Amino acid sequence: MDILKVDRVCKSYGALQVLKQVSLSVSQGSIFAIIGPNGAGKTTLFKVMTGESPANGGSVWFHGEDITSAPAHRRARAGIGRTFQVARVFNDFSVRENVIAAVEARRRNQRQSLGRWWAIKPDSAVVSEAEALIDEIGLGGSEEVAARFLSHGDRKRLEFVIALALQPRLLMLDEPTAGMSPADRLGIAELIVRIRDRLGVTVVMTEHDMDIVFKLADRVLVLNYGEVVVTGTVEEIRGNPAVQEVYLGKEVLHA
Ligand SMILES: Nc1ncnc2c1ncn2[C@@H]1O[C@H](COP(=O)(O)OP(=O)(O)OP(=O)(O)O)[C@@H](O)[C@H]1O
Repeated sequence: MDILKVDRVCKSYGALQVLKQVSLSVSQGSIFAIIGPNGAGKTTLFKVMTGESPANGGSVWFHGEDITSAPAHRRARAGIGRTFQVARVFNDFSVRENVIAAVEARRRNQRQSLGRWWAIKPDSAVVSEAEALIDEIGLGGSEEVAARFLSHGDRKRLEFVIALALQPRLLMLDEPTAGMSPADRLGIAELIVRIRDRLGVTVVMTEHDMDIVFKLADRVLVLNYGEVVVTGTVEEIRGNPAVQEVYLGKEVLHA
């Protein structure tokens, strides 16, 4: 079953047409990667899917519902979670406090109440849920550490925990390994697979690191000048002459 569908989406900035009739389908439980050279339109496509930037044409569907005109917060509530290239966490809060805040925010949304979470002692169910998530994502032992003191890799892990605390059905990751050491990148790659396998969350990601994409993705969409070159499995993408043309002169596809 397809959890997300993009149908002939177009996007322009003034006279510049950045996305041209882009279509894709993401099946539930899969890891779907969007790749392409600099300026291909990956981030723009990502924003059209998260609702940060509306499309000029075409449609976006989530679980069979047309969400083309839904704002980002409504999409989040429907089950589309995301992380950002620059982590959005409370620096002075500990790991545990950051996650408790996210779990409380979700519960508040579910209750539709306007309670001030920071004024209320979190109940034990919230704390247990937060701690289980922290363990699951590999931050166990760092609960008391203030976010500002985490390594780049652990900060990204914390951001994953915060996104997962909202219980998304689909997690959108914009360049999840950007700026990381090779070891941290590998750790994040393993974590993404773990999130899909253990929590059943579908993943859509943009990524520059081809090793990571080839390791993780069930399907890959190659974008160039705002157009889909091809969508296929890693094997199909690697052997595709049109894709090799896009990356001509770059070694990435021979890895
Ligand atoms: N807000 C904007 N206003 C005008 N042009 C924009 C805007 N955002 C992106 N663009 C242009 O749209 C094109 C696609 O940009 P986009 O950031 O989506 O590409 P990308 O594939 O994510 O690139 P990169 O890999 O370098 O991050 C580029 O030519 C960019 O300059």
